[in-house]
Amino acid sequence: MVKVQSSTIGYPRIGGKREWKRALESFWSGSISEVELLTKTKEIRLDNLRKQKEIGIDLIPVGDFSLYDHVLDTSIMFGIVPTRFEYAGGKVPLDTYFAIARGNKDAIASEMTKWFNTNYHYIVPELDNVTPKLVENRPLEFYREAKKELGINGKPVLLGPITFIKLAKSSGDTPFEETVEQFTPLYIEVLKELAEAGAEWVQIDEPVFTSELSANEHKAVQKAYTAIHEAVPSLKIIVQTYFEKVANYAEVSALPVHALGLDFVHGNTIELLQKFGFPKDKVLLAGVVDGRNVWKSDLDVKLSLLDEIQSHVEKDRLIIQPSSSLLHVPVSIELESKLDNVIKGGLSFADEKLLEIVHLTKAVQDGKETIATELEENKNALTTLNNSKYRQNVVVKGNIKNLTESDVNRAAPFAERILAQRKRFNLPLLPTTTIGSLPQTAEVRKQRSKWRRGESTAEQYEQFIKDQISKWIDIQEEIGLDVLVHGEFERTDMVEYFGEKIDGFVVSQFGWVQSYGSRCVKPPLILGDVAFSQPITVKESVFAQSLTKKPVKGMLTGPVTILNWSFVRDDIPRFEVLNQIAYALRHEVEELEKNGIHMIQVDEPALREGLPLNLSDRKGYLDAAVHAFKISTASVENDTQIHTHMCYSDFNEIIDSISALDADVISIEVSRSHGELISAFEKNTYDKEIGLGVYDIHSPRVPSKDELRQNINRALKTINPNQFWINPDCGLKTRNEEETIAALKVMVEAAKEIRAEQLALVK
Ligand SMILES: Nc1nc2c(c(=O)[nH]1)N[C@@H](CNc1ccc(C(=O)N[C@@H](CCC(=O)N[C@@H](CCC(=O)N[C@@H](CCC(=O)O)C(=O)O)C(=O)O)C(=O)O)cc1)CN2
Ligand code: MET
Ligand SMILES: [Zn+2]
Repeated sequence: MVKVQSSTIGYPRIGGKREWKRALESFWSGSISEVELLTKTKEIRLDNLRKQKEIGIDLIPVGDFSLYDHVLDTSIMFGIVPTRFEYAGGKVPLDTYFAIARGNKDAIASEMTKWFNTNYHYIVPELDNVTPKLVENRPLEFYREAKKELGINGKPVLLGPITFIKLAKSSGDTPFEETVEQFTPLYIEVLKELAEAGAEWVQIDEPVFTSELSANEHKAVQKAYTAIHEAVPSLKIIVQTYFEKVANYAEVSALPVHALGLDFVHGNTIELLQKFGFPKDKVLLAGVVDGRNVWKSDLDVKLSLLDEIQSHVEKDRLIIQPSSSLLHVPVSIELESKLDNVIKGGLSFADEKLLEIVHLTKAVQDGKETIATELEENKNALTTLNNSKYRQNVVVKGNIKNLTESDVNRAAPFAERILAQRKRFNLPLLPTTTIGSLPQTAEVRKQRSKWRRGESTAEQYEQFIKDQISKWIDIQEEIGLDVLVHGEFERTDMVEYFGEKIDGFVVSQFGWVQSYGSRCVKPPLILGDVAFSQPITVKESVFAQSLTKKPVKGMLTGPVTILNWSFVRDDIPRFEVLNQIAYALRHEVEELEKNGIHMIQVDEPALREGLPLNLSDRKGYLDAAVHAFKISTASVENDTQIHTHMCYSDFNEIIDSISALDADVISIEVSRSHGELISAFEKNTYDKEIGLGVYDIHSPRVPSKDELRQNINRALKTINPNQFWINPDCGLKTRNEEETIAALKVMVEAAKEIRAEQLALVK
């Protein structure tokens, strides 16, 4: 009889209670040794494998675990260490590994950027001045470990050569084809050793196949995979894609590999099968359970999809798995003790998804009737949630429909508004400000945690927050900043906090997901219809403004960012949810204005990351994003100034949409890509005000005045000084107080000098 197999692509690294984060941070702070770190993380890794084995997953990934980031793991496997870290060859020491990721006193860290359209950040490989060579076969080590410790014949996972090279950066002009040729033999070495050690399946991740490659690039891809196939014909190699449908399906499905992994949740992959079929010589790994979201799968719907898939691929060539690595979802709903059972019943985190995979696999193999009880339970849970009070807020649906075109446009054009705003604020040339958050010290977190555990009263906690705000208003005054912020001390996270205060959201206790390194985020769940119910930020902003004559910026997270950084219900269109969030925020903006806050920043750091991978979906997304931002911000008076902020992005291709947001001022992160970014704003004759981040807040280093003067002067070559603001790159919440004060002082001094020079020029 045919055995249909189940598989997973990757599993969360952080542990159910973020044990991994604690271990890492203890190691970095010197309170545990390297041996202790490795012992602790091995425990977590083996637990993850054991869990998958016990639940009945057939193809269990090994080597998906990482101490920081899997892209960086791939770099160090090939000895790719930037020269500034003084690497002497051989296996890369752990200290060097962490230094590349985090920087050290002598060398700045490698860049970090978003992993495709997710909120996970990877460390960008730097290919300059290095000759890659296999210095450590990491997948082999993990393969051996799983076999030895747990008797698991694991499926080693490698980041594929094409994706790795596409994500890397180099200043040289080595053609792509040549770089692929350089790496192919190294991959072959890794794979040969795996085959010799007994590996049967190997998963090679090539998510980059969801974007278009040129004909020449595809030739290089074909050549690389042909060489790999010829070198290790016995290995069952899976080319694994995810996050979208494959862009060049004809080419990719013709690669000489044993199996192809496709995402059937994001992008219309089933249509590809209907149009072009599935190759007769390959196994299909069908990603049918959503690896990016937390809702329970509708098993009936998934089984229909699997039926449809089986009209293109027979059962004996079918493996069932999630749509992507489960890295992007929290570990388990078991720990959630505070969620209503109606809600809990509709959720599925990583562990629950494993079970869904096992059930679906059984149904495909032995027939639906063999999981009748599970199907029944599944249907009941989903119906209960859908019919619950959470999803029946008719009023919200009504109101949004009534918005007219003039409701989503500012009353006057920018040129007119800015005059009114200048009159109101009377700011100097090159005004200085910050992006919003100030250091979230251990003390701030401790006080919040005490209050949450009931060890202090709400009044005590609120007083503590007020004291922080007062202290920092004084500090900002003393430093001489022109536009102040309240500091966001009351917020755990810029998205989670809003989720706690807006109707339609719920917040989990342990729903953590890795964002970068040891840093995690807890995306709120958007469960029902979203609606404003109480002022969210007014109290803190008004209090801060009462302490100073200088303007204090109100500080909100924008609708697109709240959408992209939450787990969004999937029973209604995403754009509908987006508009509901936007509408709730519109209310908040109006409340702030009514209470005397006339400068309001609406952050959209996730706007770029949400850009669909599929080119043809981009316009729709950008139009919806712009529309939502305008719903939130357009109702204010002409002399109320709307700011926005973006970071971690390549702005070039979205510059028109940025302009269409019609925000009066935008502040953006550029310290990682000066030249390119400024040209984006220059080429398009961006007419509104801009603050280019003049220093990198991700590093503890205090910048020198000269360095800042250089950055500012460079920007002023292309941007009119009347349009230009001076600020750090991003929020300061991860920095300590001392560094923050020192850096801001230098920034204000540099700004003052250049301001004087500019004024002298005009005279
Ligand atoms: N959602 C989101 N995505 C984003 C960003 C962002 O700001 N938010 N920024 C970029 C990524 N940058 C990030 C920067 C910092 C952190 C970060 O610092 N995360 C914190 C968690 C923040 C948080 O919610 N903190 C809670 C504390 C949670 C906690 O650990 N509590 C302790 C107890 C605390 C104590 O007693 O000291 C516990 O549960 O054991 C709070 O402030 O209250 C962490 O990993 O440590 C995350 C992402 C892009 N994506
Ligand atoms: N206002 C926010 C902050 O300063 C913006 C952060 S963008 C990731 O932290
Ligand atoms: Zn930012």
